[in-house]
Amino acid sequence: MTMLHSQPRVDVDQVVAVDGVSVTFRGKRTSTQALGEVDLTVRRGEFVSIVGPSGCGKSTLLKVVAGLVRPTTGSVLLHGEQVLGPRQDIGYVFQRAALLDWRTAEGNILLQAEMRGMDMAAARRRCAELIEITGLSGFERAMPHELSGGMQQRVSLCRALLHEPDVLLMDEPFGALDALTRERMNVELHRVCRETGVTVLLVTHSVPEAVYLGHRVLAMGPRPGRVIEELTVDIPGERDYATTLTTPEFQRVSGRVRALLGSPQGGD
Ligand SMILES: Nc1ncnc2c1ncn2[C@@H]1O[C@H](COP(=O)(O)OP(=O)(O)OP(=O)(O)O)[C@@H](O)[C@H]1O
Repeated sequence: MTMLHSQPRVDVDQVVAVDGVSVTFRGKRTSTQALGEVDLTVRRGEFVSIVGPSGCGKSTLLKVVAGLVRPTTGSVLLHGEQVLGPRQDIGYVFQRAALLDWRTAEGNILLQAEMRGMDMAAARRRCAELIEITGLSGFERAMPHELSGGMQQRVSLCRALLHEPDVLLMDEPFGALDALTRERMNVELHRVCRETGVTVLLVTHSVPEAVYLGHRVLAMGPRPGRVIEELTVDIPGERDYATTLTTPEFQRVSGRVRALLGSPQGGD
């Protein structure tokens, strides 16, 4: 007897599947529902932006996907495998670059390899490649205090990509940068994602950032956050920054996201 017909069909391009996930943090006296019920699937190479009011559970959602927080209900699958603890096949970029002050840019990037016990020769090659892609050439030996905020964030992006993760989770990575540097970083991130084909979940408070970078934008409601609307950004893959921002599609999606978040139409 063959079992072939009874096997579930696995969508190999489905990298992340969040199914009925909610999170309640229980303290000794208090209990906070941080995240309402969220369902989400992300396909290989997709860039999904997540926006929502402060405290609605965006970071919590990323932490659940990373296996850093256990969902109270529901489950998360990465490549069809349930996430039960911290995962090796993801990269994480936080708002602060969190670099070690006493290590060079290169030393900070290679930390990832040391922590994971990667082959150091291969890690060095990959590190050189990423330094080139992110425009850090010439700063390999610079110490963190010698780098601008944008450069520090690029180092942290290289560190997150060193082990060639399938999924990159980014939690407001450019929130601490000035507006112009942030735009530049958006353009660079867009290019890096196209070049590496990495699948990305980005949490951001910036509407232009969410729409410029995202293939899809998920808008969440106030805590406990649920996805209140999912918008597809119908703009071709290769996006020139200035041109993209003037397209009717960019303006349509941005306007809708702003309306959902209750922010003024012209604001950021
Ligand atoms: N470890 C924790 N223990 C208890 N409560 C927590 C914990 N982590 C987060 N929370 C609470 O869960 C809610 C959601 O927090 P979270 O950081 O996920 O929101 P967020 O949408 O990322 O917010 P922001 O946009 O301000 O960064 C908040 O009320 C927060 O206080």
